[in-house]
Amino acid sequence: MNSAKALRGSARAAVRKGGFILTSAFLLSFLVNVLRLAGPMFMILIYDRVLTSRSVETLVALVALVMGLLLVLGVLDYARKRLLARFGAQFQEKMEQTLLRHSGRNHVFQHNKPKPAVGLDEVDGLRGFFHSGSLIAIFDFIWAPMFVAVVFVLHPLLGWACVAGVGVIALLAALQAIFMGGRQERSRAASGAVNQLKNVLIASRDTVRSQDMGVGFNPRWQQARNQARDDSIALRDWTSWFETMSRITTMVVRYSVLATGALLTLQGELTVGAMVAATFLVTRILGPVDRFFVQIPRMFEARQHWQRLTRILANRAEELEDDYAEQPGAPYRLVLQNLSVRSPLTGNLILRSISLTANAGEVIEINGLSSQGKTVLLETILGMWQQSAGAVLINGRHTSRLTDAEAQRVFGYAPESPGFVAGTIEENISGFEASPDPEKVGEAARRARMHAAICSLPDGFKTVIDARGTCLSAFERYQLSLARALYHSPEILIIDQLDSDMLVRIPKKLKQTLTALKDEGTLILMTARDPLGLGYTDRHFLLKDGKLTEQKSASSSNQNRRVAEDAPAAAGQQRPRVAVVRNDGAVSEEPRPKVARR
Ligand SMILES: Nc1ncnc2c1ncn2[C@@H]1O[C@H](COP(=O)(O)OP(=O)(O)OP(=O)(O)O)[C@@H](O)[C@H]1O
Repeated sequence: MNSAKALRGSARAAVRKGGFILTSAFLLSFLVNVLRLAGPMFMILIYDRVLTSRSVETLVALVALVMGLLLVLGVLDYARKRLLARFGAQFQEKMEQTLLRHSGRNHVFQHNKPKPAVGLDEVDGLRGFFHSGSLIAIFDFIWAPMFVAVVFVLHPLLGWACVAGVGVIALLAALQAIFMGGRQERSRAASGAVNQLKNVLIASRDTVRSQDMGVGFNPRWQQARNQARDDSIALRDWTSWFETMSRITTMVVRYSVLATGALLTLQGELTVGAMVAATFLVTRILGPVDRFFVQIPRMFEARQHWQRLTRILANRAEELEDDYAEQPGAPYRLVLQNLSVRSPLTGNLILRSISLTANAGEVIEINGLSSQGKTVLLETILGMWQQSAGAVLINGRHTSRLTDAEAQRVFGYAPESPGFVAGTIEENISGFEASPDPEKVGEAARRARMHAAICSLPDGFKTVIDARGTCLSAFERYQLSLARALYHSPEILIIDQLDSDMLVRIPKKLKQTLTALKDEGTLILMTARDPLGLGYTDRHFLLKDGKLTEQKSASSSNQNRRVAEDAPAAAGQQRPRVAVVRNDGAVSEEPRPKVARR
């Protein structure tokens, strides 16, 4: 409960933690802006005192004083920028830790976003806002009225000229926001499309090459690039136009103030020093005002980031509260409660009201024809599919709400078509742990019966593989994926479509591995199209039309399957025979194992 409450308020706490830094930066901004008044004061004194008194001593003293103040100004300005950069970094570090620690499985790599957890984009956006100069612009804008007040003190007419200038700049900023908003979005989308295409090409490089798909992809590539280029040029044109307008407006206001000052000086209402100082002050006012207006869209963006982040944290905190309220201290087991899952494509039910209770140390086999939903069922247990009804509970907790670290301890998953991450075999087995334990890596490989094969490679466990494991055979890929699934000694081992080669080539070793895991209390869930006939399976289920029914024995499951397949009655009929190449190279004919091909 407490951790849920802390999570909910963690963004505010992270800002509060940097409160001292933020306040210091704000106060430094005040000092910086006060010191900036030194320039106009210097001008007034030069024109009105030094030139009239012709005193070189005064001039030297003033120059020394101003130089000293400018030096302090530089140091303070630099210091506030450093402070804000640290504030942003501290906020990001704190929030990233919180998000990664509390991320649920369904929050990881969501919506194809490149970030590993939901909320990290928002944190990144806020960090950028804190230290990219936006806060400096806000602070300077807050102190800008100080300069306006000084101009008003010099002469009210000059003050109003400044205010008019600020109005024009505000109008330009509003126009810019209206014209540029959509264009920026379009340009971002167009360059995003190019990046997406690039990622697709990188991921499917071999297929594109082997199928000569370049012919199809090249025009797409050109089209995407052209669109990105055109949008970026259009955006650049508009940006340049507004930048120029803003610069010209500043100059116009500045010269208007100079002209007004000159007029007032001619009329004897202003000194020459005050006239020059007013011109200088206008720049000091319009600069921060302009920068502030430019930052307005970023401020709205930051506000959205903040709102989204606090919503994400609140949702996660709510989930945590629910979890602990549901079944505190429930005994270890996997429970599926009336689980239903719909296809995101068609909306049709893939799984219908599935219920199952499985305990530690059980070996459960689920059979079913192709497309009956075996993979979907396993991946729903893993928390990767959205359920339309029901729940998957591990020790009373929803699987989708386990954190990444918790899920890693609970599950070991050997998928039907294993995929890897480009890196070494050791990194892949250990799930890219920062410092993999060689002992554990070796043991996992041994249990997957792959240790000797890996050691025989020139680089052994340091052998680099790509995402598809192209340098490995299909069997080795499967073994590697099994080793990866076993690395963390999972409580639940999930094997989708057990590889037929495992049964043909190393049935005894497979049995040793699986029975050892069973004895250690690992719950093993396996799927196969046909019953595997392992002999050490505790319970058999049949998945048909999205419904899971328990079978009394493997043979009845098999019978059911035959009925389902509408296959010719096969009582007493011999199983088809297949040619098997043995390790010594000899070829023999054997009954086809009762497993599905991948
Ligand atoms: N990502 C997805 N999006 C939409 N539908 C999907 C997705 N993955 C699977 N399906 C659909 O869900 C149904 C069940 O698929 P699933 O992969 O679970 O079957 P299976 O029983 O494991 O089949 P096989 O034995 O051939 O692997 C299929 O009709 C499939 O088209």
